[in-house]
Amino acid sequence: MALRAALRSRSGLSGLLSQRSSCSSDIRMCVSPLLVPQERNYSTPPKIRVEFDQSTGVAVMHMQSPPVNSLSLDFLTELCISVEKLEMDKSCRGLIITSAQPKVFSAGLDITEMYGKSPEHCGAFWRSVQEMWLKLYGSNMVTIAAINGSSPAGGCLMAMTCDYRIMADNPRYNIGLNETQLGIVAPFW
Ligand SMILES: CCCC/C=C\CC(=O)SCCNC(=O)CCNC(=O)[C@H](O)C(C)(C)COP(=O)(O)OP(=O)(O)OC[C@H]1O[C@@H](n2cnc3c(N)ncnc32)[C@H](O)[C@@H]1OP(=O)(O)O
Repeated sequence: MALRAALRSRSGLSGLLSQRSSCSSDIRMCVSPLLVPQERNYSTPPKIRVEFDQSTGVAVMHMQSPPVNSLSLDFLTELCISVEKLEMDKSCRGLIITSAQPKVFSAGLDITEMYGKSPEHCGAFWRSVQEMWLKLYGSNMVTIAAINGSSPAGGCLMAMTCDYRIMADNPRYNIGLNETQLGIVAPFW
């Protein structure tokens, strides 16, 4: 609902843009979300489930944040912690990232994280986005995105940071960058 409201309202989008730019100076600071205390609500189910097969050395990471695995601060923090844990386990050589949600790999950045939030929150959010792609792109593990649904914008970014991508052959699943349509300017990474 909040996403639809933000998309409908041009002022909502420009508000979103001005918030983004007000925290863009923070983007280059690479602060691990692990170092930033996050409030974890333990009553909510985990957004990431990892299955590690010791015999093959391959881990499968299931993104399970209904309805569309949007990349919220909490989601990204959990994902980064999971990647970091696997990275520390030298017996883990490969990582497959996939979705537990039907029809959607990831809807990209959680738009509600960018709308009506404080500059501090926006800074923390964009740092966690950066942390996610740096962790995946710089991983020592072989990383594979098993794209079993639509994967727009940040979902596409996540897939692009993996070494390999395999996408389910379904004409209803889309993938690509749509920032221009949304009026979002990607940071100058
Ligand atoms: C180099 C680049 C750097 C910057 C990178 C990325 C920028 C971004 O990622 S911005 C985010 C852009 N994402 C989108 O525009 C995706 C929008 N969503 C969709 O296209 C569809 O929802 C999708 C194809 C993923 C799934 O379609 P459906 O299965 O038909 O579901 P619904 O559209 O009905 O959505 C269900 C529910 O989820 C909410 N939703 C969808 N996307 C997001 C999102 N990105 N953030 C937050 N919430 C999202 C949607 O509003 C619906 O909610 P309710 O209305 O409350 O049910």
